[in-house]
Amino acid sequence: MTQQAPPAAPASRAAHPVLKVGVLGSGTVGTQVVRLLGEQAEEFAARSGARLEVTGIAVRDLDALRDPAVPRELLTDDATAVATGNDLVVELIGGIEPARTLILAAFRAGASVVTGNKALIAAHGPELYAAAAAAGTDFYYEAAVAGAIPVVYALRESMAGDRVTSVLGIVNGTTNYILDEMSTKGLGFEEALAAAQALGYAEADPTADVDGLDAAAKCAIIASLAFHTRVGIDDVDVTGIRSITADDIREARASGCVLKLLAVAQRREDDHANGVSVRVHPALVPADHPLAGVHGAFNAVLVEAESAGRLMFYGQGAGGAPTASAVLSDVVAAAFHRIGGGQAPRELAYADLPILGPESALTRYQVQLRAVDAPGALAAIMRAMADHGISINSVRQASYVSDGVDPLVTIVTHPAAVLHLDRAVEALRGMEQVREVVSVLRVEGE
Ligand SMILES: NC(=O)c1ccc[n+]([C@@H]2O[C@H](COP(=O)([O-])OP(=O)(O)OC[C@H]3O[C@@H](n4cnc5c(N)ncnc54)[C@H](O)[C@@H]3O)[C@@H](O)[C@H]2O)c1
Ligand SMILES: N[C@@H](CCO)C(=O)O
Ligand code: NA
Repeated sequence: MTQQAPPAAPASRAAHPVLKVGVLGSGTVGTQVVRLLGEQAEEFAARSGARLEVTGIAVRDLDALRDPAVPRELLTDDATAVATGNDLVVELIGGIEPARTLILAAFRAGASVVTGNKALIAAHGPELYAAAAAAGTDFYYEAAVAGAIPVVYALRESMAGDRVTSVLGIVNGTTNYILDEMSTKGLGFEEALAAAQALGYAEADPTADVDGLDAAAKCAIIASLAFHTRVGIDDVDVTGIRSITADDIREARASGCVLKLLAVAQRREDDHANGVSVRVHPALVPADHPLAGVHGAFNAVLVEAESAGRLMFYGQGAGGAPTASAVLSDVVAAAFHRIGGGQAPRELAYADLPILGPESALTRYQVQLRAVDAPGALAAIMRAMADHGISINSVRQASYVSDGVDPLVTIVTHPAAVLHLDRAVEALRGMEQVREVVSVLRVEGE
């Protein structure tokens, strides 16, 4: 009978080589990254093959009040030293500068870099990828899109065997939270925004969330990965949620829909267009659509691919700990490569597809207007839409029409080009049968 060797004892602390980790920024996310690296040091060593030793945390204000999980003795205001003196550099400052300069310095110093900075990637992604390639190190950014949801990994690696045709996502937690609070609790816009800020979902300057720029940056990153084409933030047609009113939300419900801020990235290959369409805007989504049930600060990303069909990714898109989870997955991957070899995927932009202008987008629209309560008014309105090439899907007149009150008419179109729709709406505004065009919203999701 042969004797089996006893199982190997767990690797001891000393068995793991040390990798030095520098953290740039100790705000909502940076604090959680440092806390988790400290609390779960043994597990990170076992998973990555290295002891991840935080050697410095660059902050702007050394005296600011901080979470006790952030060791004071590691704080420094010399961000360049942190960027250039470590094996792994985690950038969680946000914004373009000094983050860009620090990351480039980190690559030049031979470090691998992990960031959650979607604004920077959507503006300077190719430069950062090139710097990583020149250094022969890793560039990871899972936290930059949809926080904890592994959507960067999914698009970059899991979908490498397929052709993605479209990605539709709720990728900004703050605006989803605001719209959801307005819809379910009847909160005002400002009240809901303040709550989102207090919970750590909002960017340092929440206009980036509210005006759709945060979602646009994520949309550009998604489209670059999905379609192997360089897409920057300036390519994305953006409308935020500032002009959304409580009436819009109420009326959305009356139409059997919910109002969401959507990021849309589509591969168009049809009679009208060939290229990539990228846009962020509020849209009505049918109540039974998978994205309609995404509440609070949650995010969801719906990927359509030729062979896989539809895939749905859902989870926490913002907040300190959920975002730290994504950052740390990248830290583990980068550490693993430094110890055992291998590298993160490099930029893949071989398809180099044309970026389509906003005029080529084809979507359904909901137009709400107050019509004059007179015979033939609706017929004239329908004729005007038809004259501008807009095909109507449905028309609804509010059931609460009473004498002397101009009826609210809701028209849903078939897919139309924005140029045709704009011209039709302009014509409606000039008609004597139309008192007021109340709102024009896109409708997305079948
Ligand atoms: N908060 C989230 O839910 C979330 C989710 C996903 C991605 N992100 C991204 O993560 C990054 C960090 O976000 P956050 O929410 O933690 O931001 P934050 O504003 O809470 O933290 C940033 C910190 O960086 C510090 N800082 C600014 N300039 C600095 C400098 N020159 N040197 C050192 N420190 C400096 C600030 O004082 C602040 O403490 C951003 O790129 C953001 O887009 C955040
Ligand atoms: N401010 C962003 C954080 C995640 O990028 C949001 O609300 O989704
Ligand atoms: Na993510």
